[in-house]
Amino acid sequence: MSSNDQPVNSSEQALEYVDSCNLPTSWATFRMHAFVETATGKEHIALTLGDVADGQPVLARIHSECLTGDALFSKRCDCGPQLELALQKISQEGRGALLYLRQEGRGIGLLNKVRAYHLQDEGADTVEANQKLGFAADLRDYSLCDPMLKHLGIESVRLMTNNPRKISAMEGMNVRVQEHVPLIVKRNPYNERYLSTKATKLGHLIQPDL
Ligand SMILES: Nc1nc2c(ncn2[C@@H]2O[C@H](COP(=O)(O)OP(=O)(O)OP(=O)(O)O)[C@@H](O)[C@H]2O)c(=O)[nH]1
Ligand SMILES: [Zn+2]
Repeated sequence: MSSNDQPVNSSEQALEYVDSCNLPTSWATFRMHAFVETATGKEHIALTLGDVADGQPVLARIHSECLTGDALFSKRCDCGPQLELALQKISQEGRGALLYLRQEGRGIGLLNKVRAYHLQDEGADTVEANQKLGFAADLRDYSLCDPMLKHLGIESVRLMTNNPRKISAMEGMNVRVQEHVPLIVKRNPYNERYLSTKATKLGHLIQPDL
């Protein structure tokens, strides 16, 4: 057990580290670290591979929960393939980290995401659907990444993302984004509009239509 595997308990902390274990996958056996958000009780996970606390930049993915894409094979988005590709890339390097944040549906939650998908079935795009439900396009808060990365001993990252908002959110933290690594996966007919809307309305660094 490394010093970072020691449970931390402080009511002043926004995030409490709970425990770690091994997580064997098809690509590598990761170390899985569990955290709980003090204010909300939300549970978050980090996967690490290799020595991420050696001060060198860490290949990292900050992934927001998408039950439909990550676990239920939905083709409406690119989340599942991105999650898989990120874990593959980390495994290829033999070193890296993935933070799995429980911010389903860009922060609106699973039930509201189903409502948003219903509106999208009727013609709204992903941003319009959120707005019709009374939400901003993206409600996510990345501030928890800071204590998670600190706990893991990660000082700088090579961040795998196409989302400039994620990059700028990270820049406000103690962790340095040393490099932005694009994470482009194959499109399909069902996520074409979703990805084009990300590019045109949310500023994602992907082609509007390929
Ligand atoms: N509200 C809403 N959320 C969605 C929709 N499709 C996917 N999501 C959510 O969008 C989030 C995608 O998060 P990430 O995988 O971190 O990706 P990203 O912010 O798009 O940026 P990348 O790092 O480039 O992948 C997840 O929380 C999904 O649940 C949608 O149509 N509406
Ligand atoms: Zn998704």
